[in-house]
Formats: sequence, C-alpha cells, structure tokens
Amino acid sequence: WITPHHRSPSISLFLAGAKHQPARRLSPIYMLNNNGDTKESSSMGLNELQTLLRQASQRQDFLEAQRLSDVVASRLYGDMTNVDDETRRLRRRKMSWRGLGAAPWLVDRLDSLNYTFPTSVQICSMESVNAILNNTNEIVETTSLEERMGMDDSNMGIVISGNTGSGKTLAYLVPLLSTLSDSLFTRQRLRVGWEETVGDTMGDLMERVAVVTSPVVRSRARKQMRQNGAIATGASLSTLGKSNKEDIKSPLALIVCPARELGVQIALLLYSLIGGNVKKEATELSGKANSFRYKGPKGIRIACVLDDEEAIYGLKLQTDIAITTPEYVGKLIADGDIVPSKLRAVIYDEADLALEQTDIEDLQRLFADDNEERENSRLTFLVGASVTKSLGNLAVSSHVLPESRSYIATATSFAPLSDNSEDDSTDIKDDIVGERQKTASLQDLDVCLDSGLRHERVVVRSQDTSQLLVLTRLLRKELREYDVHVAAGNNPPMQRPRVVVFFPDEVAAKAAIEPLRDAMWGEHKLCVLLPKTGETPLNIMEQFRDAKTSVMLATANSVRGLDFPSVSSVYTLYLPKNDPREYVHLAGRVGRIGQMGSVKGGGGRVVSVLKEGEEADELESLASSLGFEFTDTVPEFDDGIVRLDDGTIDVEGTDVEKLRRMLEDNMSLLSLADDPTTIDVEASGAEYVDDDDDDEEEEDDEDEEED
Ligand SMILES: Nc1ncnc2c1ncn2[C@@H]1O[C@H](COP(=O)(O)OP(=O)(O)OP(=O)(O)O)[C@@H](O)[C@H]1O
Repeated sequence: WITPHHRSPSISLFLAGAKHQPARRLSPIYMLNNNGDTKESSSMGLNELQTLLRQASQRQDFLEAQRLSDVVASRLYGDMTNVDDETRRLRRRKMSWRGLGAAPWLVDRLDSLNYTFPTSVQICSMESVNAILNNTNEIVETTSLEERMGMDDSNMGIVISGNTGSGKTLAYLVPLLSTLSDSLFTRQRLRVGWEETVGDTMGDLMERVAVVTSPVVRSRARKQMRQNGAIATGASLSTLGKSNKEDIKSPLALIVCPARELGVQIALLLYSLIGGNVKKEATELSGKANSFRYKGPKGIRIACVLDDEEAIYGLKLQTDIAITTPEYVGKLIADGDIVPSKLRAVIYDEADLALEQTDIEDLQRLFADDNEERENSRLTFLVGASVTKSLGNLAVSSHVLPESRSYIATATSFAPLSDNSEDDSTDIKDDIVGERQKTASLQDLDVCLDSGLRHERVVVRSQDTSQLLVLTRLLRKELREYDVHVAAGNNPPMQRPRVVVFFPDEVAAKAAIEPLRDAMWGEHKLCVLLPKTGETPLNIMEQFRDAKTSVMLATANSVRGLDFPSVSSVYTLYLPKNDPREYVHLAGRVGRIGQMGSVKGGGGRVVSVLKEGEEADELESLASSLGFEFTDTVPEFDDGIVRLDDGTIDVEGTDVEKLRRMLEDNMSLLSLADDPTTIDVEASGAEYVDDDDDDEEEEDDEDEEED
C-alpha cells in the first residue's frame, strides 16, 4: 500500500514510522507466547494473523504490520521473499482497499473506523469482482469500480465462503457501496428537497435501525442543487435511469438475512460506513470516526423490515439499501417497495439458511426477472461460513447466480464457479431451497472453521455429576486463573472471561438460566438470547455486546453471523450431530478477527461438555468431517473441598463456606440432570432426592428452606 496516490493519514504515519523505526519490534503477544522466541507465523490461523496485524497497526508498529501483511499476502499469492520488486509492489497494493478498487471516500471511512487493511476474505471478494470484470491492474488503478460495472451489462455472482469471523460482512458491503457510489451521490443531490435529518443518537436499538440516514449537510446540498438551475454533480445520471422521484424511491440494493438480530447488526455496520454514529450517547462519539470528517454521499437511506410491525409500514421513505428477512421478501415485492428489475445488488447473508427460508415463488420473482426488463447489471452475493462451493455450484445450476460469471471467494483463494447441470432452462429451480440444497451445504464444510481455534472435550459421567455442574466449575476455574494472572501483574493483561454457552434449543437454554445465575452469582452476569420465545432479544444482544453481561446462553442458529467483541471461549452442552453447520457457527463466535481469543494464549477455546457414551463418542466423527482436532480435558476442579483418602469429604477440615456452595450447587444444578439420581451430600448428612412428583418436590424445597 505504499504508493504516491495514497493520502490517508495512516499511510503517512506508516511511512513516517517505517523511517524512524530503528529495528523491528515484536508484539508483546509474540514474546508472551514464545518465552521470548519468535513465533512461527506459518502455524497461525488466518484470523490470528490478521488480529495481530490490526494490533500492530493500531499501536503504530508499522514494520511489524508490514511483516504480518506480507505473511497474509504469501498465503494468498504465494511466497513474497523470492519475487521481484514489481511483483511485490503489485501484491502489496492488492493488500489495500484502494488497490482493490474501493471508492476513495469509503477507503477513508474504513480507515477511520479501524478497518484500515482489508482481511483476506475481503481481498478475495474484491479480487473476484475485478476478475469477473476482466480488469487489469492498470484499469483498477485508473477507473472506478462503478464505471467498470457500467461498461459491462451482464450480471455477476459471488459466493463468499470464508471461515467464521473472517470479515465476510465487509467483504460484501465494500463492493456493494463501491459499485453504487456515484449513484448514491447522485440520489443525494436529486432528493435534497425532501431531506430530513435523522438524529445520531437514539434510544431503542430497533428504532435506531428502522430507518437510518447518513449525515446530511443541508445548506451545502441545497446550494449545489440550485447552481445554474441544474443539478451540480460529477456523477453520471445515466446509472439512475429516468431522473424523477419514482426512480430514486426504489432501493438499489437488498440484503436478506435469516434473523432480525443479524439484520440489526448489518444495518449498524452499514450505517457507520456511511458516516453515522452508532453509539447511544453523544459523549461516545469517537474522534477519528466523527461524522464531520465523513466525505461520502450524504442522506443515504438504509431501511429495515425485520418484524411484523415494520412489515405493515413497508419501506416508507425513499430507500437506497433495504435489509429484510426471508419472510418479508414476497410482501415487499408485492407492495412495490422493491422492484427486482431495479436492484443492482442482492445479498443473501447466511445464505444456506436464508435461501432455505425463502419461498420459492419469492426467489423466482427476485432472481428470475426478465433480463430485458432489467435496467442495470446486477451483483449477487451468497454469503456465509457454511455457504460451500457445492452450494455455490447448485446456485449456478439453479439460476440464482449467473452462469460463467460467478466466482467463489474464501479466506485464502478465489476461483470461478462451475455449472455442472445439463439443464438449460432459465427458470429458477427449487433445488436451491429443497433437499439438494441441504445436501450441498453439508459438503466441503471442512474449510469453514478457522484453523487457530482450540477444540476440547470434557466428558461428564452422569452417575456422579451433571453438565451444568461441570460447566459451573469450568467457568469458576477460568475466573480463578484470571484472578491469579491479575494478582501477579502479568503482562500483557489477560482479558476477563466472556463466554457463550450453547444449548440444543431455546427451552433448554431458558431452563438453565435460573440455576446457573444462582450458581454464578457475584462472579458472572448471565443473560439468555431467545429470538423466538424471548421478549427483548435485541436488548439482550446489545447488553452482551456492551459487556454489561459476561455469560450468554444461546442456541447455535440464533447467533449465526453475530459478532460479539472479546469473547474468550464458548461451551456447548450438546453435540450438533444432525447438522454439523451448527458446530461451525457456535464455535465461530470465538477466534474472530479482533478478538483476544483469536490469538493463541488469549482464549479461543471451544469446549464441548458432553455426556459420557454415544454423544461424547460422536464428537470424533464430527471432528473428522469438519477437519479439526480436539483434546480431551480432564478438569481438575479446585472447589476447596478437602477429601479423605477414601474420597469422602473431610467435613472438619473444609471451610464451611465451601461446603455451603457445594451443597447449593448440587441442589440447583443437579436437579436438572437428565438422569436424576440420588446424591449423598455427606458433608451435611442431608440427602437430596430428585423426585418426579412435583408436589413432593415442593414440600422438600420448603423443608430445605426451613433447615
Ligand atoms: N478489515 C478489517 N479490519 C479489522 N477488523 C475487521 C475487518 N473486517 C472485519 N473485521 C472484524 O472482524 C470481525 C468479524 O467480522 P464479520 O462479523 O464480518 O465476520 P464473518 O466472517 O461475517 O463471521 P460469521 O461467519 O460468524 O458471520 C468483526 O469484529 C469485524 O469488526
């Protein structure tokens, strides 16, 4: 990224830093993990490498950033050491947003939001667009992506299939905004007369994202509008079709994702890219990302239809980019809120699930609209860690993606997709939502997990304990290790554990919240994410994201695509053997780019706490189908209970407080064991019997309370 064209502040710093830095400085994490030795970058997962790159650039250690960037480049393009200077220059250029063809205002904005360097999947996605457009490096450097798209009138399709937490959201948002850039500027000028400013800081999350508009500077925009009675714009109007109100009403892009929570997350990221401030309090405004420094198009409207109430109103304002879930696609089209022929970008995020949830007729309307009718070429993205190559090929043969102009981008490569079908019909086929879709998305799943994740198994012997009890002890053990680290003043500081725990369904997650909350009282703040049955899932999500809670109970599909900062480990209390994709997505909440947990030694554990027998044994076949290795952990719990030689508890020698806790844990957590057994609690002499009879149980509880 060192070229004369660069004007971004971080680049000047980069150059300045490079000049004044006398010798290469290694990051503290390197030193920590290797007892002073340099860690072999080759053994790192891509997410870890890119987290370290981000850290190096943030602390302005530019030589280290350059070195790490070259390691990422060598994973994408091959060895960087034995290449000539020109090849190295070109490869390095492709490691930058600008070199990949992103719109200049967006490059600045990405930098101010600390997305300075594209991640490998973002590079591969942008490279796929450039490859489909058949562009040489020279064209990329001199012509905007939108202009290049405009010269080409056929459709393009891209499957983005990088591992979890690799940055797939920006991998489609950056090409989306770059290919619509001029049109967004033009729309801004055309509708200046109807502008209204939407406040930056608002209360409820749903209200905040229902309609969000990038910042508007009214006076300047009016002036431009009136210059010589004509619209003063450098952007080409031809890309808009006819310039009347009607044309700027219909959205240019549609993003479909399977869940409301994910829709909100995408809207917030998109909003921040177009200059908005996503923080609730005005005092949270950060300097570098300040909207006054934003140079992109103003007044871009993003509208969400993510629940029934919003669906009633539809897309009221003139929307530029619409975000919805599969169930509302049909209604939006039927109401004329979305005109498929005017869509220039369609994105299916978590596409394997979202396609499955979309009615085949709605898909037909969306994708099989008449080519003759279509006003512009269209860019379609199918995105998701479990959106595999087989699914991409099926999408080509089902005519969701255009034949011969579709690519697949992963975290390490990009390549054309093929259409293996003999069928030359132009109708969309229902394969893409039926059984063949499921089979296809269950293939090639082995590339979906980041190789840096550490997988562990803890086997729970049901005759002497329960999964919840083991989980509680594991969580306490983590906390003790953290306390020891802090007390010793070790550097770098360790992150306090933040954990997501997975259950097979919402009923099981809900049942576990009370006993776990009681058991972890004073140590962890717990919450449970229940998008289907809960009352305020968005608030729960936001609180966990803002670190107001530190343990979240959830189900695998409900967290698909959700990005929580600083998660240190995840635990699953069930084995998703029927659908391995669930393991991919639950494991993928940790080890994400930017998390400490992606860096070895900083967490990044996926712990399966499984019942002895079939379930525990089956982890092996799941591991081999997903291509990961796991270790067996036999946890040694220091619960403070002193035991005699024969294993019984030394009541005299044990602290009363510890005994009390053990008793409480056994009472609340063992009662949830699937196989209720009689447990002798020798310390108290009491006997706890889990009885099926509710009345008797209540009586027992009362007696215990009296005791
Ligand atoms: N260019 C970048 N520079 C720094 N951090 C980035 C960059 N792109 C993405 N990230 C960070 O990486 C994390 C993961 O990104 P994202 O949520 O898009 O992952 P994903 O691949 O969509 O994951 P999933 O498979 O779970 O949906 C986010 O916290 C995001 O802020």
